[in-house]
Amino acid sequence: MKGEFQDVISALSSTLRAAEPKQFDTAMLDVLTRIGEHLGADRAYMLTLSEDGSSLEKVLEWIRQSSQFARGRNRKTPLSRYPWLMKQLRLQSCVIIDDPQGLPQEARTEKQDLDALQIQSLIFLPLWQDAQLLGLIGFDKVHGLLTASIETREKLIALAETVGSTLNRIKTSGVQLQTNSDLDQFMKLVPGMVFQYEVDSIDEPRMPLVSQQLEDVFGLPSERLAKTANPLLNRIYERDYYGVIDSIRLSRENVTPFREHFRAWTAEDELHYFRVISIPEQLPDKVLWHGYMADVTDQIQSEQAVIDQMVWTRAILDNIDDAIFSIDPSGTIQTVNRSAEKLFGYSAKTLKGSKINMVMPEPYRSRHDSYIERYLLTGESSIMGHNRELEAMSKDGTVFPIELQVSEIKIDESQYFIGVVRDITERKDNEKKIDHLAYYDPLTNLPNRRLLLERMQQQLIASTRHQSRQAILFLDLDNFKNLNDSLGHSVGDQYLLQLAHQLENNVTSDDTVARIGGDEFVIFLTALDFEHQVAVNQAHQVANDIRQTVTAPAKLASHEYIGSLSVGITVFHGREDTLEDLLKQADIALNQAKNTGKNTACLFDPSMQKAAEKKLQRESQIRYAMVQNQFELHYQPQILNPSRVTSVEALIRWQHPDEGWISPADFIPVCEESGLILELGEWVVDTACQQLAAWSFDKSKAHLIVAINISAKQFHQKDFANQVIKTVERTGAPAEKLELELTESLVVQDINDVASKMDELREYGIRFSLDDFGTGYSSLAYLKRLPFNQLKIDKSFVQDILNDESDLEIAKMIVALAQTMNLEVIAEGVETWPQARALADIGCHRYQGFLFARPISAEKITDTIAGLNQSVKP
Ligand SMILES: Nc1nc2c(ncn2[C@@H]2O[C@H](COP(=O)(O)O[C@H]3[C@@H](O)[C@H](n4cnc5c(=O)[nH]c(N)nc54)O[C@@H]3COP(=O)(O)O)[C@@H](O)[C@H]2O)c(=O)[nH]1
Repeated sequence: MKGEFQDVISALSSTLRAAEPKQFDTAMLDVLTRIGEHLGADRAYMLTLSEDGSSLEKVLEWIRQSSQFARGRNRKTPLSRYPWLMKQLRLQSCVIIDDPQGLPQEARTEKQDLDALQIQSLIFLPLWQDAQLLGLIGFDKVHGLLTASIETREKLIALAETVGSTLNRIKTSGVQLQTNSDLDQFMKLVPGMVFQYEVDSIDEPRMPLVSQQLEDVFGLPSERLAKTANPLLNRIYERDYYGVIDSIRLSRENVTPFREHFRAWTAEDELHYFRVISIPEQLPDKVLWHGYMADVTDQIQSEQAVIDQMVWTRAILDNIDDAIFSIDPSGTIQTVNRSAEKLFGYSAKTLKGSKINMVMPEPYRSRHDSYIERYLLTGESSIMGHNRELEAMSKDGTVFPIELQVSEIKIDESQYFIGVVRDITERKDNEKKIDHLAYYDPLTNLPNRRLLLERMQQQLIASTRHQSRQAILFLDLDNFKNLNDSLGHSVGDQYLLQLAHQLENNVTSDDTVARIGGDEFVIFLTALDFEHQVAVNQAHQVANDIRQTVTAPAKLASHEYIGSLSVGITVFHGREDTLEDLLKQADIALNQAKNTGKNTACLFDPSMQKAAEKKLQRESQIRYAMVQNQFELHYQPQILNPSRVTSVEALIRWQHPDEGWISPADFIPVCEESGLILELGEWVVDTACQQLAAWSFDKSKAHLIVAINISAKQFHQKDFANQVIKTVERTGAPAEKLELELTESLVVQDINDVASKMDELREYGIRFSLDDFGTGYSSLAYLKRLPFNQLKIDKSFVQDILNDESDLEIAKMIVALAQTMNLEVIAEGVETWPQARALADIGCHRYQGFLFARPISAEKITDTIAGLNQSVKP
């Protein structure tokens, strides 16, 4: 029995030592019950010292069922009421009273209260910890005595020590030993989760105390968390977990408050944000935290929304190319974006707090404060709400153009201004470039036609006040196309550039040199003499000086080039004529210069204008005639001695409704000049080919070769050969019966191109005759290279062949040349039999001329040929 009681006490002691705060009440009640029963007591209880240390409060009580005691938990007993007992408790570890009547005088209140309760015997075990009374355990018996052997007493004393230290442990861990409904209530009312967290020497985390809210939020019962806090730790969001664990470690090592916020999964499997603060307490065997945790999901989410919004706004502002400032009414910068730093070269730190006028050049810098003041007073502003182009200044002093837009905002009743600044340097540069392009020639950088006209306009207005005359010199390079074609366009450009400099060197700074087309330049001379003739001489002098400069050999890409130019001059005073008229006059004079052999200067006179106007009129008549089919091809027979018509030359005729037949000598040059020759030439080839095709079915004419005159412009078209071949194919004309007459002047231009086109056509069967031979270049070199079939002795040699020895000699030479080169030779313009005989004598047996037949229509050709075949006998 004895051993059994000691085992019970040992077991109870162990239970108490291991008891968690929450388990203490249950364990202690068990101790009171088991020992009370063992001692035969009617009741057993534990009293603890009140917070203020003035009284003892009953916190646990066991009452034997059969006893008379009524339950009286939490009854307070002031210590001052029992001075004798208090003394005994300090003196003895186990106070036994088994004779209340025998108590000394000083224990009268104790006796009085024992009597009142009819207690005959009692045992008190004081609960001490570090010389501090924590409370006591008491056993009362109403009838009879409580007996306890020395061993029992020792055991009881040891048990009391265990209870004392357990009480102390629990007390110091902040837990009220009472089953404290106030604490429960408190924990329920606190908006959030209250807890204790501890880590002992074996690093096992536990939560001896958790509020109901914590249990509910995580769905983890307090009993479970009391054993191990891991289920809660495992709820921490993976990414936040190690941060939290690390914070706990630091708090533990340094005994510093643990503050953290983290995400964790709730009982509903939702990820919430929690904020926790807990204060660590270093206990002998562990660290205990007293903490508070709140679910701050809503707050974080709304904070996050604000942060997200701010991050977005910032990112947008920082990624806008425009600089954005906000300033207050004193002009002090409040905020800037990244572009503002970049644009002005100041850091945001420097800009913020500085006056906005630091990024302005004078005079804006000094005036800016007054602008704002005026706006604030009157609401007047030239900037507010508008886009304005101004200047700004960067940190290094560079002044650059900007576009500024200012608006006004109110934040918390305070007024601010937002300035959006766009650097428009590039735009301005481009505008300048576009402006330059609009007024200057990109190659030579000379003024173009537009600027020339503007300058002329200004000068002419001014000149009416001055006693001076002005002149326009219209310059055009002679045969510039040849230079381009032979040496290439870049060499041509180089030449134009050189020429531009030469022209500028020949005039004064008051004059204007402009390039108005490919090789066309205009010089506007402003201050010539008021005397007309003197002014004319001065203008001529300038033109001649320029011509002289140009005719000096120029070095061009390792070639020596001698150019020439023609100049048209008009001299005038003030605004007698319009600018366009004046330019036209100079242009007409230029044409005159070109027509009179080039490399010369011509002064405009009104008769030229009349001629030019006539030419224009002709041009439009020709256009009309083409539409109205007023052109016809006539054919002039070509005779092979003695009497065979072997071929005909197709010659164009114009049947004008009012003027009758108009000679090609009249309209062909107009067509050449205006470019109409291309359309007309195409018509000639087409009509001649149709005629050839038709004759190919007519026995009497199927043998005829038809020769067509091809103008230089027509031949030099890129696709000329292709055009002719297509026409031949389309009309079904026999190619070998088609002969193209080319002039010497045509073939000397770009010999390579001429050769390749002739070769292509020759290959196709088409013949070639060299027209007007002997009048021009007569170079053997090109004759050898080009696939001609025939040379044509020009009529100018035939006309005087009988009277002019040199014409006869030239004719002889042409015939000899033709024989040497195995070419046919024909003489044109044969008007008399003596001429024909003279030609026959030198070996020329083909003739064309009025002697045999004039050009006649296709309808009449049959009879003419028949007549000729019989009559010709040179
Ligand atoms: N590109 C084209 N040029 C053409 C075309 N048709 C004619 N022309 C050229 O026009 C110039 C004048 O031609 P036209 O008035 O027709 O004179 C030709 C003959 O009529 C003329 N001729 C012929 N025989 C004599 C003669 O015995 N005496 C004399 N005084 N004149 C005569 O000669 C002209 C033919 O010359 P050519 O072409 O050199 O053979 C003239 O240059 C024509 O080339 C056309 O369709 N396209």
